[in-house]
Amino acid sequence: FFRMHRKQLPPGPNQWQVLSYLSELMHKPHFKLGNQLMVVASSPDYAKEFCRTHDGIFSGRHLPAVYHYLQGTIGSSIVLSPDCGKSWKLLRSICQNCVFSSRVVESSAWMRKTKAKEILDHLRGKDGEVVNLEDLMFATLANMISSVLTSRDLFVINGGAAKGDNYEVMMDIVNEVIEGTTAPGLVDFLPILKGVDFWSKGKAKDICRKIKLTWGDIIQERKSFGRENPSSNRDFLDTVLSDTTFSDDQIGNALMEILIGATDTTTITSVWLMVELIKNPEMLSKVRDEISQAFKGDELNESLLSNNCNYFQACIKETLRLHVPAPLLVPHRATEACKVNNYTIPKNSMVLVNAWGIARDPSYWEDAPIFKPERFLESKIGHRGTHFEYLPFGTGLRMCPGSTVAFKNIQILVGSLLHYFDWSLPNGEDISSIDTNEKYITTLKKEKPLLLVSRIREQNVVG
Ligand code: HEM
Repeated sequence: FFRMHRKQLPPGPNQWQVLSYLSELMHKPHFKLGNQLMVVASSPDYAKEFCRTHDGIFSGRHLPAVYHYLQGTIGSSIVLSPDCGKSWKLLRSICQNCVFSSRVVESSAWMRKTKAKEILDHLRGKDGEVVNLEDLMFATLANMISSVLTSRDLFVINGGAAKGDNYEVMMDIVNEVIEGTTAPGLVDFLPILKGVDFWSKGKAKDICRKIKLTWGDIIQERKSFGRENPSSNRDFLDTVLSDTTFSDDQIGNALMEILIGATDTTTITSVWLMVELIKNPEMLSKVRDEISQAFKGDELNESLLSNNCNYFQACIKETLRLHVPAPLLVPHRATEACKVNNYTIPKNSMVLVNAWGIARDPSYWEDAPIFKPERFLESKIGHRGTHFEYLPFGTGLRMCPGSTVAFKNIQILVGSLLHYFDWSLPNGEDISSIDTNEKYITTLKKEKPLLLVSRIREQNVVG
């Protein structure tokens, strides 16, 4: 059956996607995976029903089995908080004040500029060489987030990580935590296996160690010595440390979760934005013309990038349509039984919103499989969760709170890379042959790393 329908599956099918498509093929909006009832919302109307109309009921999450063994997980999660209870509200409001508010976003513009400059300086020393641009962008975007959270970098872009480990070691640690915490295991669907679930216990132990390796010293240093610059605003770390209800394990866990949620998705979008633009020289040239008008003196100006570069903004939106980083959002949970249209959805059902399928549905999108940024110039469709045919950040109570931060980080990073460098494939390969296969775990990313040759654009050497 899988083989028969393979053609109708999206690229890189995995267990979620195959099953969500099967449910569609069988004209059923639900199916069972082990003991777990799964419901799939594959149209804008159903997405609206689950995430807006019955928002309060479908705003739960299933905590993967591995989390039950992670010390201090309970009460330290936003993304995977099982419901929108007290600890979720507290952490979301701390994040709102310290990460997402327009005051923080505006006051951290200098930081984003500094991080963008670091990757540019690094690349200037690699003129004509092959670079793993994906890893470099990941490190830069991770530093942008860790700077807002803890006023500290996790990666030193020129090799060697902030705490003496080398760059690759830190990258591996973060990537292993991403895989360990996001991919569901068998026991998530067959709770009967709980008693013999040594696998989750072992995995949790390893993740705990890695979270401590990443954040332990940063937390201890702050506890011992306070902030480096006491006159600066309190960051996320200050705020959670001053709230005595959080243990160090919980703080490490919360930091890791936000870092992952923010960095994985923005890296995926930056990678595809680069790929789509370097594949399309005409679009690239339009974007570059706009970016060159967004300078104040020698510096790329963030508000000019946001307000005057409409075509570039449309390219980011179109990238998020064609390459939805979280194709099924983060699975929702019915916190109680609920009637949706003619279906009764039992308590604890898992609800998958097929944002990927909706964003490619020809009933809502003309030339759906084609990268066409112009469509966003002429339309009012936005990413704030009010247009249900376009939900890269979800909608409703559990909607992503980081969309503004995401746009700011992506535009300064990719804008700078395109302005100061020309990009080509290694060994003089034709750019149209660039590999565009995808792989899916819980986020959908480019299958192979983005390896490119960077060349300084002589007309734009200052920066
Ligand atoms: C292109 C970038 C991004 C995309 C596509 C994205 C997408 C998403 C999606 C689909 C969800 C789940 C929505 C749902 O289940 O209904 C989510 C949740 C979340 N995102 Fe993002 N995100 C991005 C960037 C960021 C950034 C930069 C941050 C932080 C600075 C962030 C923080 C969060 C948090 C904390 C949640 C959990 C919300 C909750 O469960 O209450 N995201 N994101």
